[in-house]
Amino acid sequence: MCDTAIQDLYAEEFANCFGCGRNNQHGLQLKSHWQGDECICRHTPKSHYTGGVPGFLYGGMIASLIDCHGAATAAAAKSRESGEPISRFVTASLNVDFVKPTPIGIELEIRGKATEIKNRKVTVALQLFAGETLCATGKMILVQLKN
Ligand SMILES: CCCCCCCC(=O)SCCNC(=O)CCNC(=O)[C@H](O)C(C)(C)COP(=O)(O)OP(=O)(O)OC[C@H]1O[C@@H](n2cnc3c(N)ncnc32)[C@H](O)[C@@H]1OP(=O)(O)O
Repeated sequence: MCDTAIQDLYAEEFANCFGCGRNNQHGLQLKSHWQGDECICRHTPKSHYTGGVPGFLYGGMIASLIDCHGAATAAAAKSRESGEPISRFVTASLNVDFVKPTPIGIELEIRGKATEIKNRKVTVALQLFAGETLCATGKMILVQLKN
């Protein structure tokens, strides 16, 4: 696994995101790392992110985890393909399927893979696991910001 998180390579002006900005003191500060042919993010949500049923995670938080990790996956995949430094991708489309209730209190693992890279557009498929249990899947289209 690469030691440096993708988000730690974002330019300073893109480092303030609530989900993954290293400079956002009130944010989640998610970190994504390339491993093999996919990108991995691990995060343990705090208990107040419940969806109302104690012990289970709010769907909006699940979507946020998938969203930010998907952006990092797209940036890393594009950089690996082009040989250029990490750039910033934003979400154009985000689809989440909630497969099983997601428990709070254990570390979640989100796995992302780029399924298509076409110029500035990258399509990413994601899976969110709690232990061995697949709790959610995502499909995203991300677009590289113009310089
Ligand atoms: C500048 C900072 C923006 C805000 C950052 C927020 C960070 C986040 O939280 S990300 C989540 C929220 N996302 C956003 O706020 C993004 C809002 N949307 C936008 O800014 C623009 O629509 C943006 C950047 C995604 C695309 O605009 P633009 O750069 O003009 O690209 P555009 O030429 O329209 O599209 C590029 C390619 O993506 C495709 N595409 C764009 N949107 C979609 C979509 N929704 N579904 C499928 N394909 C799409 C286009 O068809 C095109 O494909 P092709 O090259 O094959 O023709």
